[in-house]
Amino acid sequence: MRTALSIAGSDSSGGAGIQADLKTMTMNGVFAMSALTALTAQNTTGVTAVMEVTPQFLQNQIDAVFEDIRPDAVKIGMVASSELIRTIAQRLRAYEAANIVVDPVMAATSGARLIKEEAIETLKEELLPLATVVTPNIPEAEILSGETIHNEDGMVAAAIKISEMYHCAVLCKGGHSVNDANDLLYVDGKARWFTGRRIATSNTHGTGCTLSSAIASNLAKGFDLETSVQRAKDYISRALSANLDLGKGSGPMNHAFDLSGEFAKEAE
Ligand SMILES: Nc1ncnc2c1ncn2[C@@H]1O[C@H](COP(=O)(O)OP(=O)(O)OP(=O)(O)O)[C@@H](O)[C@H]1O
Ligand SMILES: Cc1ncc(COP(=O)(O)O)c(N)n1
Repeated sequence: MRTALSIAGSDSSGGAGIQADLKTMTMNGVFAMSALTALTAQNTTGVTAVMEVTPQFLQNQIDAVFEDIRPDAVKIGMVASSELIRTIAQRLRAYEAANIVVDPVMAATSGARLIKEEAIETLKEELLPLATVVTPNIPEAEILSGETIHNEDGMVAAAIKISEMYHCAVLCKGGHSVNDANDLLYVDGKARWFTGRRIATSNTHGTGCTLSSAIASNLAKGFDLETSVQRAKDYISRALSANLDLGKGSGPMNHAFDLSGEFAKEAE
């Protein structure tokens, strides 16, 4: 069985963070492992407290995983501080980890900040150059590129700039666009759109975490990047359409929609 590691924060309400990652990886047919960067006290309405782990404890978790069950892919989510970002980069370089998906988490859907301002520069310098693909939403792509995005041409321009600055593929997600939920992948000098009908729901807590984990799972199974993004896009669209409605705020997705195991299929 192929394996994937999520390096991310815990969401006590189960919709985003490590909990979304483990559910997504399992449904996508890979063995899911985790290294926690922080605990958050969080629900569908907001984040009330954050407790970071120490850099040493994060290193211990990553080492414990790599020295025993080497992950075929790694997904990185919420990492709040420069010290933790440096620890991750250093360990992933030491293990020559492959198939690294970086979701540059900056805020929760509810608006709470999940990265310290000064750590954004460290994320750019240390993690993006290691990424097979980085998956910013529109506000994150604006911060990473330094460009304002007004439309789909702006998404392409920002993705090209990020890709050229940090030498990684970029998936600029259109969940925050006013139009359809179209995501733009820029890889090897080519732009490709992954189109998606906008689903009328406010229950989008954890969409970013889910999409990046689904991409990592499919890379772990041996699919190429474009196929992995398409399969992840299909997965998120189906999970959003399953119409779970939990909590008083922006609710989580239902990952148990695929009982036939269609998404768990391996590459031929
Ligand atoms: N209402 C929607 N209908 C269909 N697809 C959506 C919708 N909202 C988000 N998506 C899709 O979900 C994925 C995550 O995109 P989004 O831009 O929402 O990421 P994010 O902002 O990191 O996540 P979050 O909103 O949880 O913070 C993308 O593939 C996006 O197109
Ligand atoms: C621990 C943790 N990690 C990430 C997110 C962002 O998730 P989303 O933007 O999908 O709500 C979150 N809310 N909590």
